[in-house]
Amino acid sequence: MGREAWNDFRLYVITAESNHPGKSVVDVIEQTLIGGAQIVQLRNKTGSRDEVLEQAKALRELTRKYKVPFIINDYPDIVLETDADGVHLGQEDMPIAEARRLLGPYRMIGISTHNLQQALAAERDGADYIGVGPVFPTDTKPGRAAVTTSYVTEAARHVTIPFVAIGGITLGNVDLVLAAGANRICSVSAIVGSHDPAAMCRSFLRRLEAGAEESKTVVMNGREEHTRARTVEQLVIQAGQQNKKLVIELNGIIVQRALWAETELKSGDSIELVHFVGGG
Ligand SMILES: Cc1ncc(COP(=O)(O)OP(=O)(O)O)c(N)n1
Ligand SMILES: Cc1nc(C(=O)O)sc1CCOP(=O)(O)O
Ligand SMILES: [Mg+2]
Repeated sequence: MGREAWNDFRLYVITAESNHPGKSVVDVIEQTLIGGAQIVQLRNKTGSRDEVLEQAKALRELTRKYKVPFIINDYPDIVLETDADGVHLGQEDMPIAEARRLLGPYRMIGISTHNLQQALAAERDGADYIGVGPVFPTDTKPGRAAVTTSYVTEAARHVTIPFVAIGGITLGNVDLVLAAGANRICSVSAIVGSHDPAAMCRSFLRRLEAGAEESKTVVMNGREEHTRARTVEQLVIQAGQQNKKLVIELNGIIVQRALWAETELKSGDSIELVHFVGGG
């Protein structure tokens, strides 16, 4: 797989065997590939090294057939042994420089980040992409605090390498993640735990494509902004203002808080976010 194809992914799928009892990892991942998954990661936190190696061999063959990059979580040695396309590291794993020494210049190295400082360090250290999350609380990574969509927006503004939003992302909230500035998403349980992983991938891809097409230009507090926010609420999240007390005026008319989620934006709209200053 040529390195140039690696940046093309928008829908990233990760294995999670416990989410599909009775179905094999290979069958479920093949369904996601049929549905259009654009990059696959093997993540097996409980199996022995031998088990991970066996799954990696099978998924390497499958992803080759579908011409999709194949990443392995946690095991750079198995990346080499199976000729996978890259490794995903965590903040506690080996440094990027060491992984690069092991894997050479052509394999992909991704790393999880949970704040902007880690993201900028990953970029400086030569990561090919970063994970940004967990955006929402998730049972797939229990006990880890959600970074919220604010960090997605920070990453969109400041990170120049590809970033993928991850953690608790479902069809019910993916539009908020896209509106916050992501254009690549990774969903684990919502996809591999679905009764129809292929259909679920197609649904996510439709949302990703719609998000990309819906870019519009609005004037926000006097400044022209390009945004993929569909609604006033999404624009507020993208601006990182969702926790502030705000009054919003759209084309000179105040929009009640309860209507933000259903008030659609269009190109040319003028929107004022006025901070509400309490006092007595
Ligand atoms: C795309 C992507 N992002 C984040 C992670 C999490 O990796 P890590 O922090 O190493 O945690 P574990 O997955 O090992 O529990 C990931 N695997 N992929
Ligand atoms: C494996 C993993 N890493 C995360 C991170 O933020 O680093 S969130 C996560 C789990 C994502 O699974 P789901 O889509 O089921 O919530
Ligand atoms: Mg890890």
